[in-house]
Amino acid sequence: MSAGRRYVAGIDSSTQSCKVVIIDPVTGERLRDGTAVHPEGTEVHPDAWWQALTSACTAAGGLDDVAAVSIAGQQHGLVALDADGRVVRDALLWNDTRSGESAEQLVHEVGADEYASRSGVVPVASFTAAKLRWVRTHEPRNADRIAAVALPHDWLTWRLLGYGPDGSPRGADLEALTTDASDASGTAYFSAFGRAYDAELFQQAFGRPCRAAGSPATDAHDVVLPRILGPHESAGTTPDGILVGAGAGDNAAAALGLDAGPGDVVVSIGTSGTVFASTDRTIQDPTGTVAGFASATGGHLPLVATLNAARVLTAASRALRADHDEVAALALRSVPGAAGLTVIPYFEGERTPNLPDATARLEGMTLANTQPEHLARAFVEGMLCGLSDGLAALLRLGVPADRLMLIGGAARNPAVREVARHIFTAPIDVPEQAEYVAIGAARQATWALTGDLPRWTVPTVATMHPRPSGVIAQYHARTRP
Ligand SMILES: Nc1ncnc2c1ncn2[C@@H]1O[C@H](COP(=O)(O)OP(=O)(O)O)[C@@H](O)[C@H]1O
Ligand SMILES: O=C(CO)[C@@H](O)[C@H](O)COP(=O)(O)O
Repeated sequence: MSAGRRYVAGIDSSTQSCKVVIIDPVTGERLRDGTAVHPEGTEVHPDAWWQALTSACTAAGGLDDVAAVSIAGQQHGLVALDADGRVVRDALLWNDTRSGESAEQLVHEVGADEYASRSGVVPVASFTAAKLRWVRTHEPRNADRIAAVALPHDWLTWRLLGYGPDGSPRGADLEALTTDASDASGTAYFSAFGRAYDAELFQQAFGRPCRAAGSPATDAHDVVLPRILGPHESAGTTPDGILVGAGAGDNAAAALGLDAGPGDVVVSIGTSGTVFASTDRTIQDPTGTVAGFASATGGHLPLVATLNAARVLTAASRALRADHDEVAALALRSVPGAAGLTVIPYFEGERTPNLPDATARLEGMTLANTQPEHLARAFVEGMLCGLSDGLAALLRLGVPADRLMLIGGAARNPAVREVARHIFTAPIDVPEQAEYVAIGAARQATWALTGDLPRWTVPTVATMHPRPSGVIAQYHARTRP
């Protein structure tokens, strides 16, 4: 490491924004950070992520003193490139549900058991394979132009390395695309067990053969997929000489940032709600509730994701004409069960349960309970009950939950923390508020740089003990047939 470049950087290119942290790799001290927003919507031109990434790096004081960097990103999004490295169409994001029917077709053609045993997942609208099938069916001219398929973090890593179309320093070399197992395992054409692409599952989804970047072409119609790097392998260096790590899916990076160990279950409440654990055990769930993703450390990351999380509270703010703090204060004045009100929070359709076309509902209204405080409470409870069902699914598969670690933007909310005690069945630790995805990426960058995974402390600022009440039973009575 040169004297001028002493630090590492981690980048989280998430759904709503890009966040950068600059860290001292020896002490783990967070020195600087920066953020920049992403556009709204479920299809986004990747250039907007690149612009946000460069703005966030500038806001963090630049990378002149950085020796290594890794990018973690929102998972599953389809970045389709033509032979000249140009983006074929706006990226379809993980929360774009138009591919619900395509996912159903794939499960019908291949079988849920077969999918679970080969790829560790059963396709839903979110997964890349379903998006590829959608493009093949609905946009055949775009499909014909596709020469390479990448995920958001793969494409950003490629850009950071100096690749890209039209005058990029290193040209548009598709053979230089890289990814890691944690993100590749969210495509539904990758074997999280064999750590390689499943070419048959890709062909089934897209109707064309594929190959990993850098491997010999076998067919003129091959689609290039990013080369899979090991957890501490490097993707190369930027034109300025900064080492670039493999990167990861955002949830796998959060597990790395939190140093989640056996018995820890992470509950992340960002745009998505996710419940996941880092384990050596292989998980296969043919019901599709739990996705058997790979972790960023060579193991597994069983995960349940909901589409409706922090933005449920944004909807509450809009409905009640109150900011987050006011909604929290209202919710805390109500009682467990919101006096009988239930919000079933499928505002953007839902992924778990698999209801891509669903809408949200408010149930149990009486003259007595139609009060702002009960309404606020019902929004918080509905959002957390979806995640609690995710935890139950992990427990059913034998994943231990000695403690929960509550992170993500909405974990800041005091009502979320308090209501969580009435819904979850395990003790809940709230780590210090920080960007754990970006920290995990920085930890990975250090690993690539030094060969050692550093130990950085993660302070806990609050521990809540569960106080189970009838909230979840009321929710189930209204969500289960
Ligand atoms: N105090 C709060 N109460 C509720 N939601 C919050 C609060 N602070 C931030 N958020 C929400 O958290 C979300 C951003 O969280 P984050 O984990 O950064 O999401 P993502 O990684 O998906 O972009 C936004 O939807 C924002 O409105
Ligand atoms: O789809 C998933 C996980 O399977 C999501 O977790 C995305 O990875 C988006 O994450 P956020 O931007 O909400 O953090």
